[in-house]
Amino acid sequence: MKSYLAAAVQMTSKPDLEENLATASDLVELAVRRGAAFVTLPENFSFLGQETEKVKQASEIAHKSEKFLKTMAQRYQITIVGGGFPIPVGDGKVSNTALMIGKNGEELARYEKVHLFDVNLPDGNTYQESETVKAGVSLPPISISPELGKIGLSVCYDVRFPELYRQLSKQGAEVLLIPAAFTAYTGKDHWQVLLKARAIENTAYVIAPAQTGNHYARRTSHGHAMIIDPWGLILSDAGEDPGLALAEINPSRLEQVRRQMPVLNHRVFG
Ligand SMILES: O=C(O)CNC(=O)[C@H](CS)NC(=O)CCC(=O)C(=O)O
Repeated sequence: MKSYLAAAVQMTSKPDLEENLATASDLVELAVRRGAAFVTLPENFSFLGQETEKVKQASEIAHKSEKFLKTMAQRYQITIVGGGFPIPVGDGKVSNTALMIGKNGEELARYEKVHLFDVNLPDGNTYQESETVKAGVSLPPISISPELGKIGLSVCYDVRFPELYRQLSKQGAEVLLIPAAFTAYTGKDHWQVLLKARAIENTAYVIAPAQTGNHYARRTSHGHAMIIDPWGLILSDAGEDPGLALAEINPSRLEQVRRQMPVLNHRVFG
């Protein structure tokens, strides 16, 4: 692994596939112009709308999202992650899949979100992700690249389950990817704290692309796509507008923090 620039894209996806892909394309291009070798897109980057609409359009969203990621990767010679989009799995359900594609358009890693967001929030909004999404059953894979390091995938609500990230760091993950569409309500109190905790306890970089602003009806996301270093310092925070968090992923910094704070070597219970 060498030093490189990573970008966490922040966008306001809508119930409009083509519009979202056009926006994502502009932001990927911006990231590349700023020097990013690794560009990450948030959960639901290609579609964020009513569950029924999502399921109805799922084949098209799945097909076009995958094609989009391959096109971007090859056009700009980057590694790219689409942080969660629906893929039909039968019985009227979809998986919420994150996909990582390399420079030659090759698939590097694929992960079906395991923890589903079935939560009634105190603000009156209810989320029942399991109504349309079939949960994955396998740990996320780690993509091992000589250039970008060992990258572990996850999606959004997974961030609340530290045992998943412990599994990833035990298997050598140096960079944890946490693409999200965090709600505005939970995000204001939990988002930054959870991301920092995952970085600090695993002494790993965290790259967290995010949704922001109002998508449709009452669905509003928190924003603050960010990149955090293995000590827990926020290297870049995209704020609330669409845009980018951009920061250097540096193997000597990783090695330094792992020397200064050797928690991974001091584990007793797993
Ligand atoms: O709805 C879709 O189309 C796709 N899925 C999502 O956006 C998912 C499930 S609703 N969002 C989250 O997991 C938010 C978690 C969160 O906000 C928290 O943990 O506080």
